[in-house]
Amino acid sequence: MKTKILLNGVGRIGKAILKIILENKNFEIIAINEINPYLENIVYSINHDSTYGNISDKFKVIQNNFIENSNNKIKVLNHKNLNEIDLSNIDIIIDASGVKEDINLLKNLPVKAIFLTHPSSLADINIILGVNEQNLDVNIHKIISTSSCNATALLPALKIIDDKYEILCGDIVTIHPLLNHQRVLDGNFVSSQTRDVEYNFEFGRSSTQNIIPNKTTTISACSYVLGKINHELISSSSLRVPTDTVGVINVTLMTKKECSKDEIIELFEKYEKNQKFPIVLNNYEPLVSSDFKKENKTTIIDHRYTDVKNNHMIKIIVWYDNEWGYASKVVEILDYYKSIKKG
Ligand SMILES: NC(=O)c1ccc[n+]([C@@H]2O[C@H](COP(=O)([O-])OP(=O)(O)OC[C@H]3O[C@@H](n4cnc5c(N)ncnc54)[C@H](O)[C@@H]3O)[C@@H](O)[C@H]2O)c1
Repeated sequence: MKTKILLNGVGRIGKAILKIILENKNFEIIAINEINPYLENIVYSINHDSTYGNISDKFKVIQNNFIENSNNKIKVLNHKNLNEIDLSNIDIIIDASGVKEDINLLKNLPVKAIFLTHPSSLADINIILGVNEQNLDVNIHKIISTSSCNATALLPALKIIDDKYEILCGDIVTIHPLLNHQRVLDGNFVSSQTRDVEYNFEFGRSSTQNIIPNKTTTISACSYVLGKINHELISSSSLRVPTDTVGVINVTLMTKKECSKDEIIELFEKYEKNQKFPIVLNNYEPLVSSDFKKENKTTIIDHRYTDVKNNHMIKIIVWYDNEWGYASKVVEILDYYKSIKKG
């Protein structure tokens, strides 16, 4: 039987999740909740997408706040808070609104699980595939964070290296596409209910004319999943760039055990061949960011730049589609959740 889902928030991530789930036979989106009150506008933005193109089986608005295409009929709700919604027909909520809900309110909602598309130290568990999915216990974990796009890309790579060579310290720089809370032209910083961007003056500057430096939550997000990878071990910074999707992380690591460039390449090659989930992709071609658009593997190691100095300092470059790739991982985590039997 299909698991019935309420999707909260259909912005960049919500829409990607919606489109991936429409192709998945295990799940059915029964309802969407969106604070945007304009149904026609919601349908328009599902049908037409500047980044991923138009969908062929287009939705239209029908009576009683439903939208439908040839195979799906979805109720669209317009509530600010999840506890205002009748959830009697819903198994699982995917919250892609980014709103930092009161965790106790979420725990009391009458559904089996709530998946948050942002890292949360208050969630019952933060999951990244390839790192800690085996810790997921459907009997005790109700609020499940699927972490962030950056951490989803980075942490599997760090774990692969740490398991064999033991990371002593390191540094990452994420180069990230612009996001919806930024401005097109210079203006006031944009306050956001869903992002920690208040008083970040740089995000009030034109997103299309600048490389915007800022702090990143990537390492905190990693630490919620794997305690060892934290701010004591790894320093971090981020550069926001004027592209629509696909990020890249420059990673530098010092290891306790000796290694060589060939060994690092072999390590990732072996991982890709044996992996249980589609995580690692090894690239040797002269590709650019848009070539990785819509790629569902999220730890794409660009071995043109893999290097080792003095047998202990590793450099790798990791590509990932922060929207489609991340949304694919959310749905793969849902599939994994569904595959675990209740004890
Ligand atoms: N964009 C990315 O690259 C990315 C990647 C991974 C995770 N995330 C996370 O996913 C979440 C959403 O990010 P996004 O980029 O899709 O943002 P977005 O602004 O494009 O979308 C958010 C959507 O949620 C809706 N919304 C806001 N408040 C709501 C409420 N109270 N109830 C229902 N809907 C509400 C907004 O109207 C909007 O449509 C954030 O937590 C973000 O950190 C984003």
